[in-house]
Amino acid sequence: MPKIVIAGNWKMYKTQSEAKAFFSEFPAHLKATASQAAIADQQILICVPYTNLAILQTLVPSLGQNNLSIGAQNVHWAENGAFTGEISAPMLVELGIKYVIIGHSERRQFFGETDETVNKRLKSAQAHGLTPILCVGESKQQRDANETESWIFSQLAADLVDVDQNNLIIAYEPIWAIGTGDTCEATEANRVIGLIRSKLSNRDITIQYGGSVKSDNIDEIMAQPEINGVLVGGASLDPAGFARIVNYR
Ligand SMILES: O=C(CO)COP(=O)(O)O
Repeated sequence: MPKIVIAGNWKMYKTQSEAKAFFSEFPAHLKATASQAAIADQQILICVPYTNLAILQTLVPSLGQNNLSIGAQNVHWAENGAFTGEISAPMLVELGIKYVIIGHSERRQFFGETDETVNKRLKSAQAHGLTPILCVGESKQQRDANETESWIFSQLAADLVDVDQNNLIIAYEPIWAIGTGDTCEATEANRVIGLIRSKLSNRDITIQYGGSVKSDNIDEIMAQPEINGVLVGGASLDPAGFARIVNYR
C-alpha cells in the first residue's frame, strides 16, 4: 500500500514570524480534530520558502508530532556553483530536510523549468537521499483538446529518465485547478492518477492530487482508491483548515 502523504505547499507565503505563528497553533488544531491513532500512519509535510527551512527544522521536533516534516519547494542539480538564487541538495540535506517539490507548474510556467531540468533536479535530489515530489498536470487548453493523457505521459517519460521510482512521490496537479477554486472532480482525478500509475514500473508509489483542495472537498478526494494524498496550496496556510485536511475521514 502506498503511504498517505498529506502535504502543504506554502509557495511564496509566510515570513519567519508568520511561519512560527502557524506552528504555535497547528499542533493544538491537529489534536482537536482527530485522534493521533487515526493519523499515525500518514506523513504530514509542509513545503515552505527557503528562508523558513532552518528555523522550522529546529522548531518542529519540539512539537511532539513525529510524522510531521518540513520540505523545500525546489532544488538545483549541481552540488554548488555560480547559480545565483538557487539552492543545492547538500544545503537541504545538512538541514535535515527529506522532501522537495520538483517541477511544480508555477516553476515550469514562470521560471523556464523544462522536462530536462526537472529530470536533472530529480536525479540530484535522489542522489543526495532526498525524496522528490514530482508535479505533472495539463493546462485547460490541453484538457479541452483531449490531450490530458498524452501530455502527462510525455511529461512522465521525459521527467523520469533514470529516476529511481523507489524514492519518489508524484503529484497530479491539473493547472486549471490550481488556485482557481475549480477542483478537478474527485473521480476524474482518480482516473488520471490511475493512468499515471499504469505508466510506472513501481505501482506502489504515493500519487497525490493537487489543485483547490480544501477542508470541504478533502473527504471525497481521499475516498478515491488511486489517490494516496494531496498537495495543498492556499488551504495549507491556515492551521485550523490544514489540520482538518490532515484529519480527513
Ligand atoms: O499548486 C498547488 C499545490 O502545489 C495547489 O494550489 P491550491 O491548493 O492553492 O489550488
